[in-house]
Amino acid sequence: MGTSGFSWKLEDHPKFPKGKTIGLVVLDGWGEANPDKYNCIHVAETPTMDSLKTGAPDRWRLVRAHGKAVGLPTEDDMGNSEVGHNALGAGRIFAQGAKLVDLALASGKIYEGEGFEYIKECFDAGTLHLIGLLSDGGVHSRLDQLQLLLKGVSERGAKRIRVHVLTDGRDVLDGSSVGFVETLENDLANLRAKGVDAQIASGGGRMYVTMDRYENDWGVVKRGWDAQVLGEAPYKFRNAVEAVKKLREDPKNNDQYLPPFVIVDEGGKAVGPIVDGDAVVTFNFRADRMVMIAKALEYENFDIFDRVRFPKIRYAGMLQYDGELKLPSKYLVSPPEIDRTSGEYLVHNGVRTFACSETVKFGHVTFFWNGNRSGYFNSSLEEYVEIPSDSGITFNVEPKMKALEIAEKARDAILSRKFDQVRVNLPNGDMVGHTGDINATVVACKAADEAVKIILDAIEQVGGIYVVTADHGNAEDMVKRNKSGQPLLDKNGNIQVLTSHTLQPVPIAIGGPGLAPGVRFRKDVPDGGLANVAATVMNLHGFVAPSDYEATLIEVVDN
Ligand SMILES: O=C(O)[C@@H](CO)OP(=O)(O)O
Ligand SMILES: [Mn+2]
Ligand SMILES: [Mn+2]
Repeated sequence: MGTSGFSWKLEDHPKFPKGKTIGLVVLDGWGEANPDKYNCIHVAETPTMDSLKTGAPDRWRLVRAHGKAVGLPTEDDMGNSEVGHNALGAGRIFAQGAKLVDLALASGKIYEGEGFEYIKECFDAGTLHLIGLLSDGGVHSRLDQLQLLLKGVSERGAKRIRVHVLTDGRDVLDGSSVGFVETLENDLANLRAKGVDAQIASGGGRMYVTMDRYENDWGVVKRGWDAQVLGEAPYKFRNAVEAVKKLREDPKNNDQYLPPFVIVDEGGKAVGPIVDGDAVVTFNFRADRMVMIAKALEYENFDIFDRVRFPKIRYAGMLQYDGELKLPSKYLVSPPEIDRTSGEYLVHNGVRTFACSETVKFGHVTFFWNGNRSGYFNSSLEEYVEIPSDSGITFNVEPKMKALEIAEKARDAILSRKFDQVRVNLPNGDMVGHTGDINATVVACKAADEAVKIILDAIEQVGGIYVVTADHGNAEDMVKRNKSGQPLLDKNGNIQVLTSHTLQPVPIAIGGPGLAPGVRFRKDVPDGGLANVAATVMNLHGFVAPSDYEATLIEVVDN
């Protein structure tokens, strides 16, 4: 805020008492949709979530979790964990990376900042490498932004460009990688016709190459390093369209898990390893899956895997991915300044906080929740526990994931009475939903529901309050549909499986013995979204939210 009168002190709420233990559950990828057989949440046995919905109509509602409600450019943008948890934690809607990059490209400001000046130094003598997710999913990156960037850099002196593509199939349909690579190849051919030496240099599937997160499996980043920097991969092709088509022929491969490949010249030599004097831009705007590669590209001292070579490059991120680590130090677009998050306020007001998830979502309830900052605000009041995720498997193989372990940790934290807020993320609906395996996703939803029950039982025992919500949809719709909602079929008559998030709203339920009988959801915030949750939770802790927070969802009526 910067104003001299600023204070972290929150006003006491006139109607909500302090000192209640709050169990705050985020079901990842758990939206609300019409019941049908592709709605895994509906198909699964979910007695706990069902009872929240039907048991107390004044204490269950839907909130918006996509599009402008979470700071995304348009209402066609599905929700995602980054923007969802940012909104949940920050209590306000910030224009998010996708939008900020759009604006910077449209105004040309992206080419005026320090980050671009820095990489531009390499344009005369070196190669510009662009590494990122190739799709129009809009969660981590967008093809149209890459296209504008290619045009912009070539107009501003980049003479040799190499694109290192990561295929998607998670935010977009599996198999769509071929079309995206064709589009990019076409653009690069147009650049070549204008005298720019532009080519795809390497590729691989996002879940197998480069885009790991929260240090779940550094092998993923290493595979990317080998292909992108060293020019080494198990598969070599003369062109990327052929690479993706050929590698997809193996039924074990899909877009998300395509093995790494490099493009080679007629002599079999990789066309685009990264060498001294080159510039590198990672063009994803979203943070979590770029932090690890950013460390490998930026840190002089790095010993997590053998980089073999550490080229002297100029590296910039599309955004700065970690505000606390200041990583990367150079970036093209300034990230949203998500300040004064609810977590920081509550800690300043003495609220003792416990947060837990398993590795694949750990940063969601900590890093994203706290406005893309790693670490504690106050380590004597906070405890964050990460339960190691399974690695090297797709989660349809173990759809229960670590839901039980997370719930038990939360239960113990609640029963210990050492914390005022116990916050968890239950990943199942999302992580298994992304595999496109409908049966496994049903198992996943049941496991998440059972975990919720354990946490609610603990809250019951300590006389606390629960808040159960979600960050965006996923498991509630597993099929691509036409405009009238009918499932779409592919050319073989099979349904087109939807692995992505959705545009659906998500539920929020409150309750527990600590909640006074007259507390209910207000009727006058019909468009409420995830950003309204922070003020709500602050009230339940006994505080009035800061005046610029989105409105609370709750009120107290005299019975
Ligand atoms: O896996 C991810 O990176 C995204 C989808 O691209 O999912 P979520 O936003 O739920 O983390
Ligand atoms: Mn999520
Ligand atoms: Mn997801």
